[in-house]
Amino acid sequence: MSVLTLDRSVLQLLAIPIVALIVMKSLSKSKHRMPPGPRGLPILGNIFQLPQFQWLKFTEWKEQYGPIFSLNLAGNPVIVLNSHEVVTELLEKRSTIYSDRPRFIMAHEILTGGIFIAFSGYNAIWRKLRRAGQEGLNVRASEKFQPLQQEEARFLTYQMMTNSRDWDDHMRRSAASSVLCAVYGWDPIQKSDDPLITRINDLMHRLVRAALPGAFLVEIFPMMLHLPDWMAKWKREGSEWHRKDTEMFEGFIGKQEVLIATEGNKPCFVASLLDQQAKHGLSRKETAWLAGTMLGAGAETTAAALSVFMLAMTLYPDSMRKAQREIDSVVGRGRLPAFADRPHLPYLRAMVKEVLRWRPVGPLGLPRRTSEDDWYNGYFIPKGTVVIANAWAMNRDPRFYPDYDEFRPERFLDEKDGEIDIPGTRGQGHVTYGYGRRICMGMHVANQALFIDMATILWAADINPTKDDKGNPILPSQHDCVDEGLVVRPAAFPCTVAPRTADSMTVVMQAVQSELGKLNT
Ligand code: HEM
Repeated sequence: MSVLTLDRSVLQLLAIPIVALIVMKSLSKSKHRMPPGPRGLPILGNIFQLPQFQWLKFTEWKEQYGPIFSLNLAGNPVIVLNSHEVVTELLEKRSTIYSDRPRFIMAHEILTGGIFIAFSGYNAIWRKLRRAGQEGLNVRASEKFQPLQQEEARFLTYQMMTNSRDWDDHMRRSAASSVLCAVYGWDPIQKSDDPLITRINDLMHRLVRAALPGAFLVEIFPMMLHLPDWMAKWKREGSEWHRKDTEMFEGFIGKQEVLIATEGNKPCFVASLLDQQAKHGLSRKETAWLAGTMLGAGAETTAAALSVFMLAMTLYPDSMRKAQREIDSVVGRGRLPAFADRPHLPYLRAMVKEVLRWRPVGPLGLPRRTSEDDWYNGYFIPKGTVVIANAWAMNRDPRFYPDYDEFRPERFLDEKDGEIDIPGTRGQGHVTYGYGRRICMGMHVANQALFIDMATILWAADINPTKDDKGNPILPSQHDCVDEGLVVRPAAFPCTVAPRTADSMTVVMQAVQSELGKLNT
């Protein structure tokens, strides 16, 4: 036996375990391989690759890495979902694993005492709040709010025609007022700088700021939560805000109870909550916060969607005229649109969908977190992964929306004006309201508000771009936007809202005076 032969056989013997080890390692690696994604820095991962408007970067990465890709944010795994198919499989079919939210220590546990439904984990408290909320906001229950939404739409239209320069303020006021009326059954709020609206907006901005990554060290070092109050100013201040906000929301409930006792049970969300409080096992504090949450979740989102509508009308006059022709043919010029007209206004219903699809006010929705390890298409998704669904990319998927950058409501209608269903959108035509078990609870209220506001404004007025000194239209930019944390809305732009006919203003004023006569209009 030569030396060479000896060496070869020894090598062969040694090679067996080495190869086995490599195969086993690569098998176990592939077993734990997360979806592909952009290469990042050691330790810090992709943290510095995230620009301001993340949804645009994510949509670029979708082209490179596909419908599901992963990121590493300083050791925290994140996956981004970019297609209806992946979202349907994970967020809908596997909703028991994908319905949790990331932990928001300051924004949720301290500032809202752990009972703010939108930030809540997927747990018993969330289930209780969701069940109770759903009962007051499902499609049938939401119909109760139509009369007050109609009144609000008329008042909004009146304000827009009288002072179109401040159209955005009117819309913010109107959206907040109509959610307040629906939630508490109060009379409409008339001023955009009403202290109540300011107070609630402040609360929401405080929560959103606190939820931003890096806003508080305790999110990185959760052990800090156990520091005594005297050592942690942030904790003392957070708890004080929670006490004040709880006092405010419980005060609203108290006011409602007095109203019910003196004026009877006006249909509103809180009346149904108080009625069902015992059945759902809600404490007074939980009832108060659940109602308060609706204001925060519903007002700015609806106002932002209305500003998208204004942008679309300014840029797409043909679409505006088409909707106006439809409204005139169904409603006529002698009265204002009503909810009873909704089934006969397919183009307008499609326009509501297109407003939400074209510029989703929450392009990345609210994040989720996996509550167990999972596997998808051979990729490993560990427990605790943050899950972001890219509504922006899905609403612009060229397979379903070929000319996705255009505002074109007719994309949702067939040649007989029947509604075209877009798979994976639960009949909404878009995914702007979210997915699965945590889909927006106020979507029916919002769809109703958008419909009646848009119908009434378009019945009464023309929306046009302003003009420069030479009479040329000043067109706003399609793409400029402002990320306000809670919502993304078009950047401010001027436009005019002029009565369509001499009678338009009279009809609107008469309606406003007879419905809201007691108000100083
Ligand atoms: C155009 C208007 C609106 C838009 C675009 C919108 C969008 C959303 C989105 C994207 C979510 C997260 C869904 C998910 O995680 O999959 C959400 C959650 C929620 N929305 Fe809305 N929303 C709107 C109006 C409203 C209104 C009017 C209300 C209340 C009256 C409301 C109440 C809520 C609540 C309570 C949640 C939390 C649900 C949960 O975490 O279980 N929203 N909304």
